[in-house]
Amino acid sequence: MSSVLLVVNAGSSSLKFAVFGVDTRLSRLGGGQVERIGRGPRLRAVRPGETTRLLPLPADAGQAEAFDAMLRWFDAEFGDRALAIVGHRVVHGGMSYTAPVRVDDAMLARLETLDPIVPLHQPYNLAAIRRLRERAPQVPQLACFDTAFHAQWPDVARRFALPRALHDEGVRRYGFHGLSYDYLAGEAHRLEPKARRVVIAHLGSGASVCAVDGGRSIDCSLGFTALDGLPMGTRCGPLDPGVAFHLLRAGAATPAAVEKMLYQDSGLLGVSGISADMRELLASPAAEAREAVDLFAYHCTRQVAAMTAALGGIDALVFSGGIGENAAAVRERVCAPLGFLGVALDAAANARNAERIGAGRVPVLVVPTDEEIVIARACRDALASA
Ligand SMILES: Nc1ncnc2c1ncn2[C@@H]1O[C@H](COP(=O)(O)OP(=O)(O)O)[C@@H](O)[C@H]1O
Ligand SMILES: CC(=O)OP(=O)(O)O
Ligand SMILES: [Mg+2]
Repeated sequence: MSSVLLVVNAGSSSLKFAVFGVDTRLSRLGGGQVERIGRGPRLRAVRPGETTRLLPLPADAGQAEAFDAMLRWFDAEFGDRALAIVGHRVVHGGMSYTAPVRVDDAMLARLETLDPIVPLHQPYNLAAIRRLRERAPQVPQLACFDTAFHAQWPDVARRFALPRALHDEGVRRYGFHGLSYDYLAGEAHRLEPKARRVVIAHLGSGASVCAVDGGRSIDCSLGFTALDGLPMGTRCGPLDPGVAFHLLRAGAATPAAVEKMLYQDSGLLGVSGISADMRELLASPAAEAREAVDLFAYHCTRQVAAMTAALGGIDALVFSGGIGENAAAVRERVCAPLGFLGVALDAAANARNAERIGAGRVPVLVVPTDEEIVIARACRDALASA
């Protein structure tokens, strides 16, 4: 029986995983996720052709318990197969890593220095790697970076207008969601081979828009941290940095309190006061929910236009992520002002989340993202070159 590889995407409140057979086709054998970590989590796991299994976890189970539950599921389902390699999504590779890299002590130490820059992601990504090293030290692990797809940006996209020395120290724009954009750029090329200038909106709990030119990223609305660009589930999105100083100066808030506010109490949740979940906001009759959705869509529109300008035009627009794939009302609001770019929607196709929803000059696509397959391919390549 052929060996398998495991893909892990560990975040602050969720743990997603997938198992692939190690063969040229990379067949997906199973996977699932633990959601609501820290708030009564549940492990939902599935093998193709079978019904979803829900495995209970203690209500107070944290990341480590969720990870161990996932490993128990893996052992029960695939314990008879050799585990060839484990691939991880790691959001930040910093200046050092612009391609997938084998895990060792030195790289873990280097990646750990980035924990404060992406506090909702990096510490959890690295904790999963460490947990697996404890539990299965003989299994090789590969880190695949969200920043890597953005490694070729031109200087104008990379640089903040800050004193030069800071840029050289790494205070620069990196961009995130790169594993998703890597996959989506490939899908856009498959679906629209003639489209060179592709704008992709990855709209999930974290959200961003990316400019892809001939398959390569040239800019993204996320920059140094995972805060900028668009309002997100709980993150603030675009903000005048003076606001943070204002709050600090007023003496009412500590740096830690301001940071928590920007990462966890803002975005859709902060504006609506109701929920960080787009589904709940779309279903809510409250004016505040409507305001939050409008604000989100307004900034998406602005970023699509900004990325179009960065590309000098637009040949295709792609929507993805939980919101981009499912929320027709949001896509409608994002695209309504974009007629001047040749973007228009077919209302019926949009309403049924069809793959092609454009009715104007520019093809508009809805494509489910697949970060796991990008990591699985990197694992397969790493095994082949070992
Ligand atoms: N049917 C739907 N309609 C509207 N929004 C949806 C739907 N399904 C999922 N979403 C939204 O997608 C977001 C989560 O996206 P997802 O890509 O799963 O996030 P992440 O991977 O970053 O955790 C949530 O805001 C959720 O409400
Ligand atoms: C980088 C980022 O925002 O990721 P996510 O969408 O998984 O939160
Ligand atoms: Mg995601």
